[in-house]
Amino acid sequence: MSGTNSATKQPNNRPLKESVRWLAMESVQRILFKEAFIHETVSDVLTTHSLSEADRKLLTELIYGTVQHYLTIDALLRQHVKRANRVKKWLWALLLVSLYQHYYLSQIPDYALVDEAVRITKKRGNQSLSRFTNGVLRNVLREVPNLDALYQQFQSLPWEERISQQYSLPKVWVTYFNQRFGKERTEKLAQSFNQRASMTIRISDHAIDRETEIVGALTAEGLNVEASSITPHAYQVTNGTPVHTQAFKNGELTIQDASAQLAAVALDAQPGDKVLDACAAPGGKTVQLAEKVAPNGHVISQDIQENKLNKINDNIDRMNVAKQVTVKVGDATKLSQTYAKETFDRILIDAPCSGVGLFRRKPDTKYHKSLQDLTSLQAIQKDILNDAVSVLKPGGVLVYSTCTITNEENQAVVEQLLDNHPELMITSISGRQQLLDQAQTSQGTIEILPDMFQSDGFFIARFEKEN
Ligand SMILES: C[S@@+](CC[C@H](N)C(=O)[O-])C[C@H]1O[C@@H](n2cnc3c(N)ncnc32)[C@H](O)[C@@H]1O
Repeated sequence: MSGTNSATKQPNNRPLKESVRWLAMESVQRILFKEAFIHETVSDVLTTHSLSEADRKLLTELIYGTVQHYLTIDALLRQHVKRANRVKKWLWALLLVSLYQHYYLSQIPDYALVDEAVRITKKRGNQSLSRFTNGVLRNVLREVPNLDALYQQFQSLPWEERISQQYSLPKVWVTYFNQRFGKERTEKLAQSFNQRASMTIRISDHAIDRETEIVGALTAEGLNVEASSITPHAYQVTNGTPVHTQAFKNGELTIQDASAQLAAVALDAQPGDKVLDACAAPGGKTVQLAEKVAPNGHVISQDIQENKLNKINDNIDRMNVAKQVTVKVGDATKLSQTYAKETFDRILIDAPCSGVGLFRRKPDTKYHKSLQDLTSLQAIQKDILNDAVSVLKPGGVLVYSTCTITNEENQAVVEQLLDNHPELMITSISGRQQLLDQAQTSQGTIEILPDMFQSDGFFIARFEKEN
């Protein structure tokens, strides 16, 4: 009898099918085995179920943590399950979620996590499967009591295999990073993808004269904030929820990763400029640019996906910059057909990319991106850039940025652009010394690796067009 049977109810009286672990199991199954996006899945499950604040936090933690450490826990499980590929996907997801709790969340006692996994298996499957769950979990926990014991087992593996399993990074990426950066950096990168992504806020240009006051108010409202080491007017939030603060409601701050903020900083838009943000949704950088060109300048904010334009509109409205911006659908590979020659003082191409620099923030992408994606993305990036040059005024500035750290999408794209357009010149990006020391490349571009500053992996190239 579903719902009314006391054996299927949680201690807090929630039906088992509404419990945090059940919802985590279903979400993890969808993300890992049906290629659902993690941020959409989490957002869906949180909006369609009524959960307490503590349960929302735990559910988010279970989903992100299990996906982040998937290959590590999967390798462990496979050592203890004979025909692993024959186990139903929902059950595998449940075992992954259960073991994540033991190895990575210390506050949940083993008996509780085994007991709940057994009850869920009985309800979702049957009695005999629940004995399987009980047996597997007890065996694993007995034989491999902690992560140190597991890592010990990985020591005997070839290096690439060890890094892949220990840090849950597919071997194809371990090999790729090793070829690009060498072993030491690859291990640091792999490790950094397992940290929880940081949250950074940016104080609006319109409010920076009150920055100290705003930061004080955030602290008084319970947030812990630390000034970013690489980006001005940016603060990393180490505790608390910025969207609930008065400054957020007033449009005095926005949430934006520290690396991502630097792309608009590099464009250095001036009051009165006419700026094109060619790949703009959801509009984080449009807002930054609109603040810079005020009061007489203008930003054309376009994206190829019409259904994303409402996000840009929401952002410019909340941040009080709507009158500086025109939002429209547009294909950035067709800029010369859309705008007159030499229309813009500055152009930002924040291009569609593989998002490898965001493996920490969106851990599902580690498993779903392939090296083939790089070639097709590079073709689009080249098309966009080559076409953009004609609509840039002489003396104008073009910034190309990506949230990836692959040579194919970054340095190689820049090289071909310079080859095709002798009228373009790479110009240096001004910034804090720490940023330049660690992230400036020999090409004169900036490539931030995710292990450098606890911010997203990001690439920025700045060009000026001959006058
Ligand atoms: C990295 S995101 C942009 C993030 C945005 N600049 C921000 O700061 O919020 C890349 C965007 O490019 C858009 N896009 C992809 N192909 C495009 C094209 N051919 N023309 C215009 N936009 C495109 C995608 O829809 C996506 O919203």
